[in-house]
Parts: sequence; structure tokens; C-alpha cells
Amino acid sequence: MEKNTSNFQRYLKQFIKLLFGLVECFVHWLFSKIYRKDESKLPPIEDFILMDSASTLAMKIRTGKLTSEKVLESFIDRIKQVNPIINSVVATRFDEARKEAKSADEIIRTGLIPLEKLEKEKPFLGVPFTTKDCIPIKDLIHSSGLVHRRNNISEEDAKVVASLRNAGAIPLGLTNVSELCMWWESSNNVHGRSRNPYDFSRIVGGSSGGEGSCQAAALSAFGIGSDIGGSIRMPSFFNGVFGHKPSPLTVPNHGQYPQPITEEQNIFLGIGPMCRRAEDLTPILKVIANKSHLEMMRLDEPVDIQKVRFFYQESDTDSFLVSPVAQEIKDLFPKICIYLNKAHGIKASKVSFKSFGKSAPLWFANMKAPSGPKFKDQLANLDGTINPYVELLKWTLGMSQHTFVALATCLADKTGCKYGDSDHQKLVSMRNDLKNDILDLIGDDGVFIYPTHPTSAPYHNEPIFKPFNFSYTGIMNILGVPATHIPMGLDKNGLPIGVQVIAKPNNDRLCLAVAREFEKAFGGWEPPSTV
Ligand SMILES: CCCCCCCC/C=C\CCCCCCCC(N)=O
Repeated sequence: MEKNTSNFQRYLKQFIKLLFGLVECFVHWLFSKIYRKDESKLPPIEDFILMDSASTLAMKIRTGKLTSEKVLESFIDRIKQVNPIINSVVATRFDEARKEAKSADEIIRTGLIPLEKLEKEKPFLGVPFTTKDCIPIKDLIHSSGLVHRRNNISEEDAKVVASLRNAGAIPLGLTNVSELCMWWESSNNVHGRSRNPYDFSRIVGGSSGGEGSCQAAALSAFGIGSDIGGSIRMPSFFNGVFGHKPSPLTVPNHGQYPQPITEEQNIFLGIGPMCRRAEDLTPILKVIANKSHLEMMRLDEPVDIQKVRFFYQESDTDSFLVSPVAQEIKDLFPKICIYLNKAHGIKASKVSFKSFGKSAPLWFANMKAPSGPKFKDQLANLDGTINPYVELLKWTLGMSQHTFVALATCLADKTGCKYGDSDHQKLVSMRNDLKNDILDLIGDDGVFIYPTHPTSAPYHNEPIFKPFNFSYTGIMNILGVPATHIPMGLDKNGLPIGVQVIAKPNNDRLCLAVAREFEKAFGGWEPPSTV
């Protein structure tokens, strides 16, 4: 009898899964008809300055091979040429940046500071960068995509921006986000929608989607994103660039809006680099990290890849609510295994953590706060609250200031377990068990490779039909591990794909070394236009 029941449950599960799969295929087909493929391509990259890594540009500026002014004008020209097509950059400070570039060139021209000192103290002197519109730059808009904040001008830099300025880098502008950074497509009623440089009908991801597309299209030398559920790694994945969510509390979250409500959320949230070249990840992280954490992270300690133990899992063991991992993404794993074996004699081990199948409920439960503002209060910019039902009604009439997805998130806020109830406790302890199991497995010298996302970039608005796909990245936030997205080529539709690599907390250097290794082996960023 028991056997019959469990067989029945298995068949029912498979049937529902099949049904979900059919609906997903239908929705994808429907969206492909709505958003007919725009065959036009991004203008070619004709200026080779745009192809250099930020570190190379810094070296060339420092040694007088290039001027900061020249580098800056190259990126300004590229923004003017490309941004009207993809809408990645939403605020600029070209004139101020020009003055700062002139000063940087002046410092170098006078030769008063020895080269070694410049390299150590101002490693990014004269290099222009962008950050997302939730990590403030003084005197620019700080809206986080919220209409209530469209006139909000930041009075100070976020700490990471201040650190980058101290290191000589020049803030060039802000990039687009999802409303309040809580969705994985970047579209809002302040700045509009960003478009994927590889196919304009596809999403750029979120919430640092403007930054992902900005990096892919070479609109700045490097960028800064933030990530509490995948907001650095998903846009990096959809746009084929590198992105690193650092170990908990290594980079100050100061200035980010919205701020985390609980200490746990502060631990899950990470600000980190997004860039076209893997070699830039470590020097940027060194500049923005808290000085107190730098010693623990030993970022300068060389990593011998041959001594790293590799583990991997190709999917979350196929949870219900999440799309199956696309075959071309699954195919990356045997490629990685063959490469590691041939190049380094490493045998990567396949593992299967079943709890990954519960990544979405685990993320939602562990993000719960016992008290404090709700998402609907955040949508009112913490000045009162909004009524999501009224706003939804207004939305259907085209009269709401909010995106549909932000309003749906308010309603989702009310569902699931309550902080402290038995379901919540169960999911917290399941997270703790999973964390212990993974950390036991990888130890101090291991890494774990996992898909960053199950499919390449969907069409605009399509994520509404697969909201929980973000759980591939979200799970790593609540496990409190560093995680790097590594681009690994394009799929048959010409869209970027790749994997994420995680390590034990404070072992970011292992993730970053693997990123550099896989870039060498598999090519890394592929420009979305001809060069
Ligand atoms: C049919 C209605 C579908 C909409 C349901 C919306 C429910 C909310 C679901 C997921 C929200 C979490 C997305 C996290 C995105 C990344 C966050 C981050 N800043 O790292």
C-alpha cells in the first residue's frame, strides 16, 4: 500500500513537472513571437582602448603610454554611440570626470610621485568606472529605480566609491537596476528598460543589469554591483562578463539603498566587481574591501590550481518551480572536467546535494526578518507604505508608479513561513546543514562549480513566468560563501552562458584564480559586436 502511494506520488510529481515544462516551452515560444528577434547588431568596437583590461589601462596611464583624458574620451564616445540602443547607463558626470582625468594626467606628468608608490597607492589612477544606481556617487541621482526617489541626489559617495576614488579611479556614471533592486530584469519607471547587447529582445538580468550590459558593451573600464540573491552574478551571466560576490562583510555595504534590515541580510548582501577581464577582479576587490578583512583573505597569495580540489553539480536536482538546466549549460561541466584533467591532471568530483532542490524556499525563509519595514514600505521610500492591491488595480489602468513585479513581490512577502514558526526553523536548519555539508566537502583547498542560472537570457518580461530561477544564485547568498560568475562562451542563439564557482568564506582568492584559469582555457568575455 505504502509502495503504491509513493509510486503514485512519483508519477504525479513527474506529471506536474512535465506540465510545467510544457507551459514554459509555450511561454517561451509566445515571447519569441512578441519580441521578434531584432537582427541589428551593436556598433563595432573600433577603439582598441576599449579592449584593454582596467589593470592594463591603469598601467598604460601610469607609465605615460596613454593619458587618462584619452581613455576617458574613448569610453564617453562609446557611451554616446551605444547607450541609446541598450540603455545601460542612466546618469553621467562627463564634465567632472574630464576635470579629474586632467588632474590624474597632471600627477603623472609632474613625476613627483614615484611609479611604485603610484602603483601601490593609486592602482587605478585615471581609470573610469561605473556603478549601479543604488550605490551612490555624490551629486548624482540615487533612485534604486523607485519613482519616489527620482529627485533624490546623493550627498555623499558610497564607501566603495570613495575607496575607488582614493585609488585614483574616476566615477563616470550610474547604471540601471530593477525597482528597489529586487528583481532579475532591469526595468523601472525612472530609467526604463535595459536591453541585452547580444540580442536586444533579451533581458540584461538584475538587479545590476545596467552594469552587466555596460561591461559587455565596453562602456566603462569596470563596474561595481551588489548581490543579495544573484544581482551581480545573474547580469554577469546574461551579459557574458565576470562578476564576484565577495565573502560576507568583506566589502562595506554603506550607502546601498535599500539597506539590509537584519544582520543576516547584511551578511547575505555583497558589493563586488563586474568586468570583462578576470585579471581585474582581484585588484578591484583589494581596493574596495575593508582593510580589516584583507589580511584574512590573503588575496595576493598565489594559488596553485593543481592543488585545488574541484567539485561540481550540474543542476539543483530539478526542483519543481525552476527551469531545467539547458543542455548547453550542462555540457560545460564535462568540458571543464576534461580541461582540468588534461591541463592539470585534476579529477573533478561530481556531487549531488538534494537540498539545492529547495533553494527558493530556503532563500525566502532565510531572508525573513522578525520585524522592521516590509517591501511595501520600502516601495513608499520608508515614508508610510503603499497598498499593493490598490497599486495593482492602478497598474492595470497604467496609473501605478510601480512595476508589476515589485507589486507581486509585496504579495509574495505575505506568503510562506513566518519568522520563527516551525517551517521557518526547519528551513533555517536545512540551510545550516547544507552549509556545513558543503563547507566540509570543499574545506580550505576546494571549490564547487554550479550553474549560475538554468537558461541563457530570456526575452523581456519572460522572467515573470519563471520567477524562482534566481534561486541558483540566491542559495549561495544564504550559505554565506564567496561566488564568482565565469563567462564560458555563447549558446546556439549567440547568448552568453557560464558557471559560478564558490569557495569557503574568505577563500575568494580560490574563486578568482579559477576565473583566471577558465578565462585562459575557454576565452572569457566575447564582445557582442565585431572588433
Ligand atoms: C506571476 C507573478 C510572478 C512574480 C512573483 C514575484 C515574487 C518574487 C520572486 C522573486 C524575487 C527575488 C528576486 C531576487 C533578485 C535578485 C536580488 C538581488 N538584489 O540580489
